[in-house]
Amino acid sequence: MSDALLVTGLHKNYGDHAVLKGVDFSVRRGEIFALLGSNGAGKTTTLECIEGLRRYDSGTITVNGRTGIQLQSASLPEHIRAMEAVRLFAGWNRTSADETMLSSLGIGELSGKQYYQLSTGQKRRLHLALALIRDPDILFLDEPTAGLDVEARISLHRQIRRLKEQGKTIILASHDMAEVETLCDRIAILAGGKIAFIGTVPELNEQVGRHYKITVRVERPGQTLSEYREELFPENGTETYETYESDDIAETLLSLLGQYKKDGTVISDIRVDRGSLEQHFMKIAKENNR
Ligand SMILES: Nc1ncnc2c1ncn2[C@@H]1O[C@H](COP(=O)(O)OP(=O)(O)OP(=O)(O)O)[C@@H](O)[C@H]1O
Repeated sequence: MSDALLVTGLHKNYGDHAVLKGVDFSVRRGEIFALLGSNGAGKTTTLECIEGLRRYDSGTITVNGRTGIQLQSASLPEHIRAMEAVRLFAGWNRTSADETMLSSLGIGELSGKQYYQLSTGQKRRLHLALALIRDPDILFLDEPTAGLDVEARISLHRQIRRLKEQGKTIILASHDMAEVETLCDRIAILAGGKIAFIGTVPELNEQVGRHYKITVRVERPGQTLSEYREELFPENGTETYETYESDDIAETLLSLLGQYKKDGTVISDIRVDRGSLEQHFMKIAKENNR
């Protein structure tokens, strides 16, 4: 089966500012796919070229299916009522829509409210409802949960997952690493005008390397209380924390434990954390922006 989206050699300049310098990626049918990148990397430009909202200089874009686009907030007239907006969009798309469009997204009771009376989260849902009017196969979401509180974000994530279960392909741009990690099947990182990485989050972790942070909680019985106070965690009384970074976890742990044993230091806890998606993203973005 063909991919939902195929982008090859996409170039886009704004005047003499080359933003996209040969962007290549594909999105599989039925996946939730995130386009990540630093501010100004070109995520919105890429999405707008794909959506047909922006001209590009060269490259090919193949979209296999009907598309739906979640517009940015503040893009509707202030006094339009939610249900009027739904009917208007349905009319433009030569289809019909009833209140279930809104109630299925949990905003049925808002159908008579004017746009300016809606909260940010309610506006986002209304825009999602409008994007769904054509019953799209491929849904584009640009920063779908920016500015939403935790509850609204979780609820919107649930709705996005439900859309995936219905077989839709979802392509989103996001800055929220937690969102990307929990929601997306695959990610692409846009940096230096090209796709610097494409794959799953575990594949990114693998590619960036095994960088670990080791936190050791130690007790140093020889120290006085005033000495402890000068340390990082005075509230812990006789305990403190020491942190280390390592690419070779076994080697570092062995040498640390040997050292502590020699010193007679009592260890009360050891924690090992892998680098976060955020750190890995920053590393890739930095390397490719040089
Ligand atoms: N209409 C435009 N005219 C000129 N330059 C533009 C235009 N739109 C975007 N740019 C520039 O193109 C670059 C990419 O912008 P774009 O909005 O695509 O990035 P982005 O990755 O979506 O950023 P953000 O995360 O900040 O939303 C930026 O340097 C921006 O200033």
